[in-house]
Amino acid sequence: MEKKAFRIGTRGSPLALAQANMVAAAIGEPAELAIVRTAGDREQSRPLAAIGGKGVWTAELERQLLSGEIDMAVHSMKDVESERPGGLFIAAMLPRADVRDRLIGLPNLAALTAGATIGTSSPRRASQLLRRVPGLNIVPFRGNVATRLQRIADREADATLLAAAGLARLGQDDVGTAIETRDMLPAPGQGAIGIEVRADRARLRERLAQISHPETYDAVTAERAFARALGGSCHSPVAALAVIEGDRLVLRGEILSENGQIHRSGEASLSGVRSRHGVEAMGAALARDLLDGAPEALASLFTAAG
Ligand SMILES: NCc1[nH]cc(CCC(=O)O)c1CC(=O)O
Repeated sequence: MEKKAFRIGTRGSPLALAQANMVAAAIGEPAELAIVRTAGDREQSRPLAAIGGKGVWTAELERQLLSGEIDMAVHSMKDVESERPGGLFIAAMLPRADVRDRLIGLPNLAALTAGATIGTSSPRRASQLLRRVPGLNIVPFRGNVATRLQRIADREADATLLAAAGLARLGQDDVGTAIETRDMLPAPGQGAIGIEVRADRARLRERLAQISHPETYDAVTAERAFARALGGSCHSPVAALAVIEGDRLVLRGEILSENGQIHRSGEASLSGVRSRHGVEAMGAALARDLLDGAPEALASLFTAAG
């Protein structure tokens, strides 16, 4: 048997495996996938907030990185906590896919009316929809992408939202309707795949830097700095999207109350050379801006982290 150059740790869901295979292809050397079960995989029914703890999708992968059982861990950046454990580093991100959410079960946002049942366990999606239509009936919806699509087919809910990127990676690009980002800002990191390594693996880091997509890395870094500076729990409704416009990195961010009735959004931008520090400072400054101007009932959902 040929000797594999790397062990790539991944969750075992079809989406996670598709993403790990994309990373293996990008690296272009024989790699072995090591399937790692995370707390989130083990608990398919309870809400994530009830499972609690940090890193439901990542902690076990990160433990195996630190122990050397795997060389890299592949993550959906959306599922990676903005507060990082020490000793680890996101060494690369693949070019970002479609950042939008897709609405499945109803033709468009205008079709959402009071009393409709929406299956989602995402506080962001729930609050963004409730902001538009206060009388929606939000019910928890977990499980992998295929499970959630089946639950809509079975009419357990009238509609759900799924990330366009995840659907596309599973070959289901045409399911549902894309919601424009001006109508619904995505989660920080949505659509981006990250590769995490132990911080002390200098050669591996250099190697992965070569396949990293700088625009995606900078945009997602800005979104994650915004989320981190908001503090609060990862279950507070937060949305953010950074895009490159010419030589500018433009970040939009939004925070909402759980019922969507209190919300604030804003924009920041950075021109010219984008240092890591500058990108992170922009994200943090936008977070402070939004919190400073927010009513107490909204600001209290977050605990500003400096
Ligand atoms: N929370 C689960 C999750 N994490 C990443 C994606 C989609 C892929 C991506 O955003 O890169 C999904 C599914 C979804 O929200 O529809």
